[in-house]
Amino acid sequence: MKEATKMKKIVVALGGNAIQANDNSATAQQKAVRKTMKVIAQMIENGDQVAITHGNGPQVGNLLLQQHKGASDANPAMPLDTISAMTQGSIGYWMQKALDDQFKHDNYPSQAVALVTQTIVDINDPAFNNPTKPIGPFYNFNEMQKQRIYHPDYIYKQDAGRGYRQVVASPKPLEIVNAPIIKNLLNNNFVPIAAGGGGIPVVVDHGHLDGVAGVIDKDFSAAKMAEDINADELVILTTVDNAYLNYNEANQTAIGKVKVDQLKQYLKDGHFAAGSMKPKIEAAIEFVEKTGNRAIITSLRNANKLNDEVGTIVYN
Ligand SMILES: Nc1ncnc2c1ncn2[C@@H]1O[C@H](COP(=O)(O)OP(=O)(O)O)[C@@H](O)[C@H]1O
Ligand SMILES: NC(=O)OP(=O)(O)O
Repeated sequence: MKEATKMKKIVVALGGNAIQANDNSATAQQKAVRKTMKVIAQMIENGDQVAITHGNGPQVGNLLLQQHKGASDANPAMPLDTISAMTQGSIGYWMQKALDDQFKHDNYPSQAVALVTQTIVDINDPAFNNPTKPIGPFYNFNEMQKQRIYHPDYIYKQDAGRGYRQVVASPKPLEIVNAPIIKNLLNNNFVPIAAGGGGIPVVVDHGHLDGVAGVIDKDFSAAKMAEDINADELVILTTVDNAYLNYNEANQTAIGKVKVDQLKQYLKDGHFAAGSMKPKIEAAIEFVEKTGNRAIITSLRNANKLNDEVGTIVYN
């Protein structure tokens, strides 16, 4: 590894595709995670200090469904905040194990640490009255109607033209409770895996933290975490190489290096779909405006060749 003085401090936000596999078995998901962690290990070997955060949309929704299957009065289903913690545990475990294997293989100590992370939200956030965060499986219209019979209290919405999904409240992250620990871990050359699924949403009630039902967007929490730990760069890794203007149209154009003010205009002009690219753009803008550092949105396959020409690079 390179000397600490040359290191860049990076927060890497991993999207669902970094974990999602053809099926939802632990084996298949771990296989996907192993592939992703190879890429992250390479970033670390290249000399960067990396803090990892990740999505949990598919997993938190799937686990919620599983909870209800076998629930009874004696063995009740867990509430959403606890399910969120459970997904941080399972995904964090898979990532930690995959990084450990990778580093053992390469003769480095991994020192990956998955941290159960809480994120403070505002109980008066209007998001609690307007669920928008898609979780769990995709359904076609008929499947969705069938689900309504079993779960009359669930709300379903179209997810960016890809099918129907259950949606839950997605309040904005105000503070990553465990940010000082994440910073400390990183400064001591550990690899924190933190604020998974955006962090467990909690509110402050008479000096105590209380879990609330919701799923925070991991892109917003990634920006907050990057800001809190003084990261030099926020790297959002997803399925596409760039954010695009006129996405999926004949005149689709990749956005390369872009000034934050220009990107804000593109956002205003409606180039980015809500629930997918839009939160990434908003998170990148927030991080760049607050810190003056740059944010990059690109694909996982580009992660090991980041330079001034790769991905959508947002700067002040
Ligand atoms: N303007 C755009 N440029 C690029 N991708 C876009 C745009 N608008 C919507 N998308 C969609 O956003 C997706 C990435 O968001 P999402 O699926 O939520 O990612 P992740 O699960 O990796 O966080 C892309 O696969 C693409 O289909
Ligand atoms: N919590 C969250 O944003 O998860 P996804 O990225 O999987 O939607």
